[in-house]
Amino acid sequence: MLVEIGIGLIVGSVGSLISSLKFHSSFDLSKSFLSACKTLGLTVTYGEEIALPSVNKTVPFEWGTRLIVGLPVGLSSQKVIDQRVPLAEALRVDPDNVEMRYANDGLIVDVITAKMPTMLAYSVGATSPHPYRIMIGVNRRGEPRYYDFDGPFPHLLIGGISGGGKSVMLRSILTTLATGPAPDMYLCDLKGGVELGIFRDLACVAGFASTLPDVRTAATAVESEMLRRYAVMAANGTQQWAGKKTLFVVDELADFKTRAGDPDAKLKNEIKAVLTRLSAKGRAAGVLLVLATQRPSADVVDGLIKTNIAASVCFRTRDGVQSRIVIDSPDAASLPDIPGRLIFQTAYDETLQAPYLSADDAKKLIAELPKKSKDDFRNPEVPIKITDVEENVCTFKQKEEPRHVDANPHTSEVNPLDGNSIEL
Ligand SMILES: Nc1ncnc2c1ncn2[C@@H]1O[C@H](COP(=O)(O)OP(=O)(O)OP(=O)(O)O)[C@@H](O)[C@H]1O
Repeated sequence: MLVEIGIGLIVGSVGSLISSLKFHSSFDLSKSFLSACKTLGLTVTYGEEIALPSVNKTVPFEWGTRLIVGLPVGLSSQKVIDQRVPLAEALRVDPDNVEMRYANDGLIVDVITAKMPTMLAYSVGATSPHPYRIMIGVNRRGEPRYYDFDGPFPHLLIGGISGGGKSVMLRSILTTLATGPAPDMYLCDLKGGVELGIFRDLACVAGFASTLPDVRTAATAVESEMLRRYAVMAANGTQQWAGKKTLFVVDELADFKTRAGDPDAKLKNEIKAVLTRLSAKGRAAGVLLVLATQRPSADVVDGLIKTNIAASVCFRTRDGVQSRIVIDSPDAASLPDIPGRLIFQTAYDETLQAPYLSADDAKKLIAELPKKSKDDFRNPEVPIKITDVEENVCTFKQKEEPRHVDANPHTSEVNPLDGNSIEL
């Protein structure tokens, strides 16, 4: 089975480039860097004396070379960082391969000569103690980067042109979560289940929507669940939902874009309104969104939703405008045409190569997971269910009913209203 994280691949690609480090010997890099600083006026004048930055240390790494640069008083690190492009040219490397940041011991200048892998195998790894952590990819140094659904950046926006790798990313997110903590998942795939259909029968998939009315039903069900959780939290004086999480996934956000004379406009606007509320209030209640789109534009990625989503994965975009919608910078438009290459934005932006997981391998990985019982299909009129879950026993509900509010979020009690056990 497809496993190991492709460390071999990373190491291989790094190793194959070690020879290029010879070209960028530490001495040459320091000398070239300082001479470029001088030419670019990155100096400070004290009377008749001109003070230059100094390279205090050069540290070789597998991925390239790190320069630790001391700056004269009066020269800010930001001023040097702003000259990244001409400095990179002076160092004869692509500007993307020069990373600079301020640190306590000076300005850190990383000159990266290792190439990113173009293919990285998906790995099934134990993610404990971070069961909600998803590997988004590896950076230029071969370091893995993760998104944690349990972390500080609520909700995830995924954008980029067709063929960039959005579906593969969704597949690996869902596979990781389904084989891990198995939150209640609501999947919206209006392409008739082509992309997300392989997950449809899993017991953890509480709702699968392939039409607009189904999406509205699913979104409304999740919102009701969110409000119920807020009521429980208020009763308990807690501010964070401690129970099972709920994941709401939209494969194509542009499906809710309205056009002039659109007969579905009302429905779509209702869906967008619920999504906005979920994005604003969902996190504390353990309701998490993954919203994907091939067509990022201002009318697709609604401003309010965007404001509430602090983490983005952006594959190559058609232009800088699309890129700005997802990551607030034009950079994704100039990503190379390599499937799986992306910019991951949380507190800062980083270019990564995503792991690849084929549909066949995903099917193998989820094959042994619990499936819905036959009873779950008894009423095709009601495609969406709310899970009042204990051990994945699910109940269909056509409309929201009053709920029992448990005073203790850490126990399961019998709900006197419907006789089901509510796990909190
Ligand atoms: N991380 C990856 N590493 C290597 N190749 C990838 C990766 N992701 C995607 N690909 C390749 O690109 C192809 C398209 O990927 P994917 O279906 O995810 O694109 P998409 O952005 O969802 O576009 P569409 O919606 O048109 O399918 C895949 O079939 C695969 O060959």
